[in-house]
Amino acid sequence: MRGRPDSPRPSLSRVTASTSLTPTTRYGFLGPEGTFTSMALDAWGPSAQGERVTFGSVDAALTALRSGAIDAAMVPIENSVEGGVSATLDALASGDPLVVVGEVLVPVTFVLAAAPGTTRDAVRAVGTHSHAWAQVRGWIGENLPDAVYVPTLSTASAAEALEQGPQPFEAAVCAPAAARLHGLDVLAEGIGDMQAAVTRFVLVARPGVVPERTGADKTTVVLFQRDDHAGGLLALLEQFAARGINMTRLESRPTKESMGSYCFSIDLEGHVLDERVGEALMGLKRICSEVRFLGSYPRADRQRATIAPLTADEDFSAARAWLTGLRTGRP
Ligand SMILES: O=C(O)C(=O)Cc1ccccc1
Repeated sequence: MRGRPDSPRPSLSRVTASTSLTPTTRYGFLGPEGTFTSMALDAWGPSAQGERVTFGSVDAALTALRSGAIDAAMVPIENSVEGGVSATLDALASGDPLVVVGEVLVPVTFVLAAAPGTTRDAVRAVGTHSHAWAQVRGWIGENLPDAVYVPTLSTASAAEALEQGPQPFEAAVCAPAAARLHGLDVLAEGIGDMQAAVTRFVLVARPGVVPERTGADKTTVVLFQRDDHAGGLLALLEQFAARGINMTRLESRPTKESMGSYCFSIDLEGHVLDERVGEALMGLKRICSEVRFLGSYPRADRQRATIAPLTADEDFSAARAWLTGLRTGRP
């Protein structure tokens, strides 16, 4: 894993994957239009021709995906300020299998918006999504220290509500686009505590075709240990280290079964069709009680994996050919 980002802030970027998704795909997302999730879906090229279906939560969208009511769902999975999005990670780690088929990076910029004519002094309460609130706490603390937080289903639903009439909050924290969409006045812009904040969204589908290998791919897995023992995590990580596989995210999440029981949610560089990744997954399958494969998909930043010496596909094939020779008596 990289200790510190060394690449510039990504622009809103999209990747297209060769999957079973078609122009008639029904795409679910946290609505209404104007959410950061809707922007992620805008940036997902193939969605332009599909049907857009709004939901009130990530869980509701994933439930609809599992039931077949929609074909794909765009959900936030990681934030450069707050880390992993627990609701999404947990919903993917259990229940009927789902797989990630692509990712989108969205720079998140927040404004404080209110019904026309509202002054900043009149703001006693602020409505927004919990992720947004977590990212503007510093600004609110300095500029509206007495403001009360009112949770809403999304940033855009707070903006939409203010357009409709009086609410238990006078201002919304939302994207500039949502303020425009609902005719709100912008009382302050760029109020995020980290100006360079980026949220990573993933497009999730039911298991089917694996997106093709591009050389700049990521694979997501959740690992469940057989038992708790000294060096248990190290044994898992060795499977990656021994094959030159870099991780881009590693988080422990409670399995919710008992106190102290955790699983590990991991993003790694590479595709399940890469020999080194396939071999690592086999190693993990042997030592874990469960390896939940959550998909291989093209990276949004298109950064190609660095292949460590002697970990290329050819190195693994040559070693396998050698073993086959030994086993068949034709070394
Ligand atoms: O409420 C939204 O707009 C969302 O899409 C959820 C969210 C909120 C803040 C940052 C990233 C995603």
